[in-house]
Amino acid sequence: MPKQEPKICDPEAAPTIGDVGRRDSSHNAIASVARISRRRGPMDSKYVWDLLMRHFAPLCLAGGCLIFCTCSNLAAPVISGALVQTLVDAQPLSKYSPLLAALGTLYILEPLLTRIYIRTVCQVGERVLAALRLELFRTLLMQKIEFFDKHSHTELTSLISVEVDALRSFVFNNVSRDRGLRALLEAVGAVVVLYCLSWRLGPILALVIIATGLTAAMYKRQTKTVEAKQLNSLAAMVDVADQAFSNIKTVRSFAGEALERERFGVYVSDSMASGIGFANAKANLESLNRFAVHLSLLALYGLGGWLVSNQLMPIRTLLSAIGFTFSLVFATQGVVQTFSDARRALVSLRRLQSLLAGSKPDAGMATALPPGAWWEHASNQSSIVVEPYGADAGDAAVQAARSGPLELQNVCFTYPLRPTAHVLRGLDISLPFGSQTAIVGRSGAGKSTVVALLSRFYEPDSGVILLGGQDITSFSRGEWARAVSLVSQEPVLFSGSIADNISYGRYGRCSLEQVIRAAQAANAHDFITALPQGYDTLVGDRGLLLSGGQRQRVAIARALLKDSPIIILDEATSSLDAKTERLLSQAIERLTTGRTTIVVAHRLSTIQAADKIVMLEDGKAVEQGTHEELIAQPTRYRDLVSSQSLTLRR
Ligand SMILES: Nc1ncnc2c1ncn2[C@@H]1O[C@H](COP(=O)(O)OP(=O)(O)OP(=O)(O)O)[C@@H](O)[C@H]1O
Repeated sequence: MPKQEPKICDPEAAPTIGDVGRRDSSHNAIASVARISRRRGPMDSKYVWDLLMRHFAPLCLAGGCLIFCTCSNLAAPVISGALVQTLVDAQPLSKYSPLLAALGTLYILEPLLTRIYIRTVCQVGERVLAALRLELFRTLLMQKIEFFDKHSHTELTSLISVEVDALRSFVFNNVSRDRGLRALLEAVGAVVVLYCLSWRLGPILALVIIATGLTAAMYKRQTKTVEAKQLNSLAAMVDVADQAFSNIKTVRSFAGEALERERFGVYVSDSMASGIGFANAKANLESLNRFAVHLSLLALYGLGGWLVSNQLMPIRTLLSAIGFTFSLVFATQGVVQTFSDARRALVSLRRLQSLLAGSKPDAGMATALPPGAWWEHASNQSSIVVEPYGADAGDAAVQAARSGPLELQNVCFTYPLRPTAHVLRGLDISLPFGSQTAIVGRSGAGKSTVVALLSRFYEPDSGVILLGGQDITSFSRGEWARAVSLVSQEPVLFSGSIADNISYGRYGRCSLEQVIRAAQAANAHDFITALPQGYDTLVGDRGLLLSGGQRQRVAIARALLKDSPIIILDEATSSLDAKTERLLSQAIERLTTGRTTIVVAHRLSTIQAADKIVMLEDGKAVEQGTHEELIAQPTRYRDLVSSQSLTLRR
């Protein structure tokens, strides 16, 4: 008969210590982005286009401003030329004043509309990139665990930071007058106006400048591989540094600093080599641009001067042409630069796309983690939707856990990254509700693999796992998360306060009193209150500001507060001092009482009281029974116990 589960939580309790689940009323916006998301991946160009089109009205406004500003910039040299011509011809003030007024109006309106253009484009850019970043993060979170086995976490975090930022820089760097679409329109417009002003002078000037621009563009194209190399070496450099810093104690204890420096140095020198390649390209390009300016000015003064002196062209045309020469040179340079930026952004986009192309989203996660659209309402930050899927999940798995055993039936499994190594070969285990089962076996026997399958990190290749007679895949991720708590005794905590960590399994929806009760049951309250900031103490990166024993008890308190009917306990391999060990055993006793418990035992001394011990060997359960039953016969378990120098209890 299962024992009564101790109750730590009252679901109706209020107030909550961290209400992360605020609902947003804008279901239409969410549904709309959800529709886009279901059809395409976050870095699909069509997906990006659809997101952009959600800002159609602001983009139209920006387009209108852009057209006005371009026309204004093209008209200004013509008006300036005409203005000077009235002075040269000593015409009356009535001819001069309207031109001056027109120029003044353009000079006032152009900066104002430029402001609207830049502001609107940047705002739309920010919104679209926020949406992309969030969608990218969601897509990564949805991946199967094997995806995370394959890619290092620095690689994935750099996607979200560095690569998405490259796209952001592209938008921000190319909204100014001398870059991007504006520069392109001005360059084309300047060629047209120059041609209209003087069919002899205009085409020559335009040809000189555009030919130089194109040469520069081709030259920049040659740096493409250098650029890709630099990005790769940068990513590798970050990876080496991250590994070295996150494993600094191991590095120090092996005196591995020199090795790490050498590894880092290889990528630094790669990055330096590509940087020098870049510097050469930049120097050549700059020199080429200067050459273009000088050549066009020479053409202007030579040919233009000859045309004016032979009265084939008025002086105002020469003056206008001088104005256009400079804007054409800068605009052409800007267009070339924009193409180069676009290439850099494309490299980032391709990196994102290629990584996501090999991704394998977990089917269950796609429904558990639907796309959100809170950024659509960024002006009203209080409406952020963060709805943990476990919080509102039904209790079907919890009910099933209470109604029957947890069973592995003929389970076979190979890790996706090592498809030829069969880890489990027809494993059969039955765990009655409320019982404690210990999984033992030699190192590499597959104990942690059983934990991984029960946690649904992977799926069996064949065979089934049943809970209360139902296939566990019939439960949603949220339902499963409510039913199962994984307590690794070498746990990693999240950087944040102790209270945040304990309430994590309840998504912060519990009172401080409940947190304290859980901590008391986990024998953690005393050490927590002895800390200067008590429950508000920050635990540091991965909880490393707490001792191992303290981290374990915080993790037990977290599981106690979550209050799930199944507990998976992955035992610590390292030993603790006798007092901490006793405190921990008491905490575990409280946690596991009345719950189905699977203990992965690395040290056999702790599991002798288990209801059942399962001996794993060669991917199968070769022996099952109580400690007494198993050591009463010449079993492999008895050999294992002997090898750990235990005193056999008969
Ligand atoms: N993510 C993974 N990808 C590929 N192979 C893995 C992965 N994790 C474990 N393995 C392999 O699966 C086999 C079983 O490993 P598992 O961690 O389940 O053993 P264990 O019994 O828990 O060992 P230990 O007592 O040493 O922790 C080992 O050969 C291991 O190398």
